[in-house]
Amino acid sequence: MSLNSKQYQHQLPHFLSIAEFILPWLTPQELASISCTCHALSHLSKLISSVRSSDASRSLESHPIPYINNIDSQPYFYFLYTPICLTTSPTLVRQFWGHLANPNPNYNNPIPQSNFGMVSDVGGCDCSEKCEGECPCLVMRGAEVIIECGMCCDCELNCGNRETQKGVGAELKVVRVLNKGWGLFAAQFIHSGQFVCEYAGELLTTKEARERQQVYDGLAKDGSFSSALLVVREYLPSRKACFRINIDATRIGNVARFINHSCDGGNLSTILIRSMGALVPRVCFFASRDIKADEELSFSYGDVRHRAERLNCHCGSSCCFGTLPSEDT
Ligand SMILES: C[S@@+](CC[C@H](N)C(=O)[O-])C[C@H]1O[C@@H](n2cnc3c(N)ncnc32)[C@H](O)[C@@H]1O
Repeated sequence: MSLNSKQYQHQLPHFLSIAEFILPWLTPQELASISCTCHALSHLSKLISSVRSSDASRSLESHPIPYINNIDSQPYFYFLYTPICLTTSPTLVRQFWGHLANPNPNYNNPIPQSNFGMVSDVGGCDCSEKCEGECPCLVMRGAEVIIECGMCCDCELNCGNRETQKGVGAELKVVRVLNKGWGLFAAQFIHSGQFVCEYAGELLTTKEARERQQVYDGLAKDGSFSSALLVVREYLPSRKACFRINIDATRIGNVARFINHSCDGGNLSTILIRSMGALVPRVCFFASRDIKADEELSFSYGDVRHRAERLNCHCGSSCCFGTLPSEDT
């Protein structure tokens, strides 16, 4: 059946209203193939692509995070969005993204709170709304370990000791960069010390991380695939690593997955934040200096360059090593 034929024209509005609800569930490849079937679906697919490119966060953050591409024709990068870390979730295989009539339904909605790695109802404060003075969570905050109020505290999300739990902390944009794929940029001035974003994705065991890294290394050989598997180690005062956090934002993650490497350390510091009662710390990025609007955000992926097959680095810093850090995870 061709929907372009006159016989079916009277059914077109009904058909399109159904398509409007189905197409936002499709991947870019599926959208591209469906758009070849008739003019109406081609037009609808283009509109969906343009809504998608207007906000990488699918309205799950407090501000839209647009894609900007002046380099090639890719309008957006397709991945599933989560503002918080998840344990591996095989059920999350699709996400509704790009509906025309409902562009920003979630702005200003509270970010869901992760309960991953919660130990039983220990610790926590019983401050009524905001924490002040003698609040035990504030008292425990030190320079080395940052502790925020958590799920076992009675205070609410507007408590000042939950700075990193309200989603992305600055206006950002995802920009196509020559030789680096996509990169995350400031869309406003960001003060030194300001919280920028958490690195959200799938929390993996070390065994899972190693297995995935092998798969990703195979896929990356032709140069068209880039993974976003971050390994962060927490060290004892003796400098022995005592805790390892593996977060994979390759398929499911937030906008932090677009942050590129810089050999000079970049403009972001990586800080582990513990929430009261949580076993696993969260990996958060803060501005390590004032960042101007339109500046690319970056951090150092590490100093280790173990693997023989290394990707070229295009960070542009004066101390660029020439290749990206790579370790045998
Ligand atoms: C976490 S992703 C960052 C986002 C990525 N640029 C993208 O388009 O999805 C890491 C990948 O980005 C690319 N990348 C990051 N920093 C780079 C740099 N300084 N030079 C070249 N490529 C870089 C590499 O392909 C790397 O494997």
